[in-house]
Parts: sequence; structure tokens; C-alpha cells
Amino acid sequence: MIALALDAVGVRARDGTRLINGVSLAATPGETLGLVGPNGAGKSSLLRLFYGVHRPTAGRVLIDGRDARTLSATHRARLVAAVPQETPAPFNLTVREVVEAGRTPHARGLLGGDAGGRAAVDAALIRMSLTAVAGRAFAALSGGERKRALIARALSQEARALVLDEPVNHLDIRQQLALMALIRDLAVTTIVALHDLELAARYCDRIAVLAHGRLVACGPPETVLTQARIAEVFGVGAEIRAAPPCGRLRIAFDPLTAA
Ligand SMILES: Nc1ncnc2c1ncn2[C@@H]1O[C@H](COP(=O)(O)OP(=O)(O)OP(=O)(O)O)[C@@H](O)[C@H]1O
Repeated sequence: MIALALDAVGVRARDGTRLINGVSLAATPGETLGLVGPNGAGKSSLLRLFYGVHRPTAGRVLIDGRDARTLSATHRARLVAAVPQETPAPFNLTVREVVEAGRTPHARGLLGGDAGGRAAVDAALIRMSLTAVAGRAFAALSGGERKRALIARALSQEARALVLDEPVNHLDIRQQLALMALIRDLAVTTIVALHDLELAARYCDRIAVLAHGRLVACGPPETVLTQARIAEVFGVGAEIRAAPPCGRLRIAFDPLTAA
């Protein structure tokens, strides 16, 4: 298990727009760190730093304590697997072939030689309940099944950290709960962007709140997700209570009405 960290990171788009502004953050080895914030807060931009789509214009991205700039693409892919929010659909592939693509960082030379690859692909298909559709065209799957295939691809990569951008999008409620439980129980470090605050509170060890490209708070769900912060960051009213037996947060939302 490895740490994923940002050290005073800033990201500007080509046109100069600030996407991320001075964020320092660390997911400790084995931790499930939730990332929440309103639309446009910079969650996807932050996650893209870990899988190399964005490079910081200030500060450093640290993967397993090493500056990400010093890692080759293959080395980075062995350390961090990603499930982006939107992935170009590999339409001419079967589900199994999509999941097999996760093994690319482990292939040795042109002749392949990926010992354990088949077992990893089979295990990922089973974990995401996709065995029955493994031979079908990826394009023929439902939105939720496609999402699960892309998560299976990341699992088959057997990386030591996982970065997921809204992984429960398109999933039915049973699949959402099953996926979040799986993520929490995986022996890898995970950063997961979520819109559902209750889901984040229930399955994440800590929650980081992002707004306008800045880190607003980071800590245990019950200290971070307060009524005042939800009003400040999301602009909605919230009634929060800890439900027995394990103190799980229940949140009821209301539009804020002007005083
Ligand atoms: N390449 C870019 N050039 C200019 N602005 C960008 C670029 N990429 C993202 N942005 C802007 O940066 C902000 C953050 O976008 P980002 O996708 O990271 O937010 P998010 O928190 O993931 O939002 P959502 O919840 O809607 O997915 C948005 O205002 C977006 O329009």
C-alpha cells in the first residue's frame, strides 16, 4: 500500500484558468479518502494529477513518496489505476478485452508474458459480476454494466492505489453499495470523488472538501460534513443526524431560503 499526496499543488489550464489552487492533501496507505465538492470545484482536475493527465504548474504530486515527474508511464500505471468519469468507449472490444487492457502495464515485451494476468482478469470480472457478459460486445452493455467493466479494468491492473471519479454514476442502489463496500475493503489506497455525501460519509475514512479549486476541509466525515459547511460549500440546508447503531450519518437536504 502506498501514499498519494499533493504538496502545495496548483494547476492552470492552457488559457490560464486556475483549476487547482495551492492544495496539499495526503491519502495514507490503505486509506479510502473521499473527495466531495460542487460541480466545477476541481475534483476531476485534482484526480487527473494522479493519473498523469494534468501536470502541476506549482507544487508536487507524490506517489509512494516519489515525485510523479520521475516515474515512467508504465511505472506510474503499476502504482495507480484510474477510473475516469468519462472514458472513450472502446466499442469494438468485448467486455473481457476491455478488462484485459488493465494488464498493459504488466506485459513484458512484445511476446506478452504476463504471469498471473488471466487470473487477475477473471477475478476482476467476478468481483464486478461481469462473468456472464464477458464475451459480449462492450458497446452492447447498459450504462451501469459499462461502468462496472471500466472498474473491473482498473481492478485487473492490480495497482497499489486506485483513483475513481464518480464511480457510482449509472449504478443501481445495490451496485452502488456493493461497489463502495468493495472499495473500502480493498487493500489499496483509494481516492474517490463522490457527489453523494451520505455514501461518502459511510464508506470513506476521511473526506476532503474542495471548492473553487481549493481544499476547504479534510478529516473524518462527522467533523467535515457539518450543517454550516454544507451550507457554505453547497449552498443547501442540511439536517444531519448520526443513526444508531454505528453512528452512520443521515443527511436530509433542503434548499436554502433567503432570510
Ligand atoms: N482544460 C480546461 N480549461 C479551462 N477550464 C477547465 C478545463 N478543465 C476544467 N476546467 C474548469 O475547471 C473547473 C473544475 O472542473 P472539474 O471538472 O475539475 O470539476 P469537478 O469538481 O470534477 O466538477 P463535476 O462535479 O461537475 O464533475 C470547471 O469550472 C471547469 O469548467
